[in-house]
Amino acid sequence: EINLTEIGRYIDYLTEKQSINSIFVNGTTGESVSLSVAERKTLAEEWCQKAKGKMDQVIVHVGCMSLKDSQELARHAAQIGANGIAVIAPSYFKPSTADALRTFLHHVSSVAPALPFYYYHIPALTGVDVPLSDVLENIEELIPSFRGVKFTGCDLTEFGQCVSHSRPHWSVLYGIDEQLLAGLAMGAHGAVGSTYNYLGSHVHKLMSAFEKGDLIKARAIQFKIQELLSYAKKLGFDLGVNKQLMNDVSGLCLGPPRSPLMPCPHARALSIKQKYQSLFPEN
Ligand SMILES: CC(=O)N[C@H](C=O)[C@@H](O)[C@H](O)[C@H](O)CO
Ligand SMILES: CC(=O)C(=O)O
Repeated sequence: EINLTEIGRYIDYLTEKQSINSIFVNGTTGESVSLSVAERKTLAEEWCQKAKGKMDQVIVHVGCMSLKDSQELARHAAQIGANGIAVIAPSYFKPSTADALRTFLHHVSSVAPALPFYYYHIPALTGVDVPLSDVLENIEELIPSFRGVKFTGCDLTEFGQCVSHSRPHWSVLYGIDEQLLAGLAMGAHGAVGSTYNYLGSHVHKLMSAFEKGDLIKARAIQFKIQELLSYAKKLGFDLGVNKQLMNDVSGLCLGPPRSPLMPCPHARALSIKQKYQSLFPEN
């Protein structure tokens, strides 16, 4: 079950302990595709309310298999004062061309035309990997509220092209935490990642080292993040494990994942947490 009572504390934790000032809710880590439309509305509402005055931006992911559900969530996001919406490609009946995907995104955005709109590209999970350059071509003619991409993919050529063809008022955000530094080198305007729930303060240091041109320091942090995630992946890393780590590091009660995902076995959680503590002892 969703647990609203923890969200206020969660926001305080992220802002105070992890220096995270914007949040992407009901996405992958939020298990949005396993939630009902009603649950997603309730969560989005609580995040928008509790983040008011504490966070800069709340972006609500509203992608669903059904266009109607996505539109309902987009309208709702506008009503509750979200700062933007994002949409993944539907993944059971998949858009087979860039045009089909653009049409779907257009239909969602058009019910909330005042809200900044982001395409959430995550081909490993949606199975939809139509060329992004085709999706983005003159996209503002079709979607005037289009403001960027959350790019969760390892293809840095495609990411670079995405940055290079972006307009000045867009944000192209990188979503592979293990290689954010490469994304920054390609011109990422920001980052969205599941591990920033517990690595946010370190990722901030990585980003500011990069901005200052201190690649040695930036790499040292990136390598530690890679080491943690490689270790976790060897033991079996999925959303259930990630969530357990979020629980253990923050002390918040964020609960187990929803079926079909499985809770993280206790021994695995412990071992990954120890690795985290040895790599990031200051936390
Ligand atoms: C598939 C997935 O969950 N991607 C996340 C962002 O979108 C990332 O933050 C990863 O969880 C992270 O890079 C760890 O592999
Ligand atoms: C991490 C992220 O981007 C998501 O949960 O969707």
